[in-house]
Amino acid sequence: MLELEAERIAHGGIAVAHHEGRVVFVADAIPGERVLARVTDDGHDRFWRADTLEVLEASPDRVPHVWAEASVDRAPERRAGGAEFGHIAPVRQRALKAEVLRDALSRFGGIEHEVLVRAVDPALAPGVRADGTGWRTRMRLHVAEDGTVGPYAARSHTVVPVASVPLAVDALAALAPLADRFPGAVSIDLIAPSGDFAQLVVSDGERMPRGERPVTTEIVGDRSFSVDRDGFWQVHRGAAATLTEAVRDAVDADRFDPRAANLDLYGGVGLLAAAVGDRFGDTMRITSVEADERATAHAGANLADWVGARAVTARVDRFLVQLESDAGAGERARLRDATVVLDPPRSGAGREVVDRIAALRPRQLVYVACDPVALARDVGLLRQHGYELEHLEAFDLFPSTHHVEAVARLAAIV
Ligand SMILES: C[S@@+](CC[C@H](N)C(=O)[O-])C[C@H]1O[C@@H](n2cnc3c(N)ncnc32)[C@H](O)[C@@H]1O
Repeated sequence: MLELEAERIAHGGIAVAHHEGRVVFVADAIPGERVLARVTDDGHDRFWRADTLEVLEASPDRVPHVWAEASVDRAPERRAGGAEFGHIAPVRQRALKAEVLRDALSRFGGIEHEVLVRAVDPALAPGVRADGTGWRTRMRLHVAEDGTVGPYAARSHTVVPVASVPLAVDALAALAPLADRFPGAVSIDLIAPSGDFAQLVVSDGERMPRGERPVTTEIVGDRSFSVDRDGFWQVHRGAAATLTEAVRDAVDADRFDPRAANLDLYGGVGLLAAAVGDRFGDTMRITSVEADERATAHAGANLADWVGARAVTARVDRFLVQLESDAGAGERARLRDATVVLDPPRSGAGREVVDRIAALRPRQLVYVACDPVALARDVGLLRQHGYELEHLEAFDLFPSTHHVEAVARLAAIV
């Protein structure tokens, strides 16, 4: 057992403390607090891991946890996972996320940049509450061997029974079968599309055959998007609208050429290509690139308003290799005039993709990121290629968790 003083939040939402010269990553503590903690991992020379057992001196920003079953009052192994900031006042949550992003940009991107993490505009997220609850439109519950349903405990794969799921939108919170048993099942997905009824899908671990996957509808402003029920869609009720506005506004109109070979990489069902198209008109040319062929098929249909829009099924790295080898002089010029939107998964685009994009020399990139360190690393790589960060916005699309979403614009400066 250790008494620790939490100093700052590290990437991943865990507080950093020191004990006898060694770093201790301590869960469920807020910077400035003194806590009593139990070491859970002392197998590393340079750092240990610990769980808060008791808060000795509480931060003024500590609030009763929004999810009773995730509270520090419970034994650590029984605390529900997925709401690791739920005991922090929302304003401070956003300040901590801003610090993590600013620190990542400095350490991995080599730039000092002020960061403000904004709450989702309530007008874009009907029903979502300001206390960090009522926002998840997608949620996976797990089923224990005895059929009990619940989330995994924090940092483990043990199912913990819970009486409620307050981070979910109300329609899902009402649907969650928390008191029922599902022997033989593996997981239960709860999905509340904005243009369809809320749904509960019990899974035995087998993925449904491609042709049989149900399709659902999401509505963003005046536009509707078809998406597989188990396909990727932004999780917060207001996320798609927030990112639509943010991406639309992040594009520098002076650099945008509707006839250029514009790209929407990791395009999903075409949400961000549509965001750009809504601003720049129906003659805009854009190619959405996505690895999942069902998502690409939806993107093709979702982008039908733009005659110059195309959806391609490919891994981004392979697509870029092909593009580099196939493009003639005219297409290369159109790629140099292009705007590239990219919204990679959590691991970021990575060196190979960054190098290949940079080799095409597009005028500007709009990078949508859900991982601060991956974004900062890729910004650092792009800077080596003569791109500079010109614009950065961040949004709290994952309240009560440590996650944060950023939208950055980089432009070619040399
Ligand atoms: C964060 S989502 C973004 C989707 C879309 N931009 C949106 O906002 O709805 C990332 C997408 O990239 C796709 N993906 C992951 N790795 C990929 C790769 N190597 N090449 C192409 N697509 C990939 C996933 O299937 C997913 O649809």
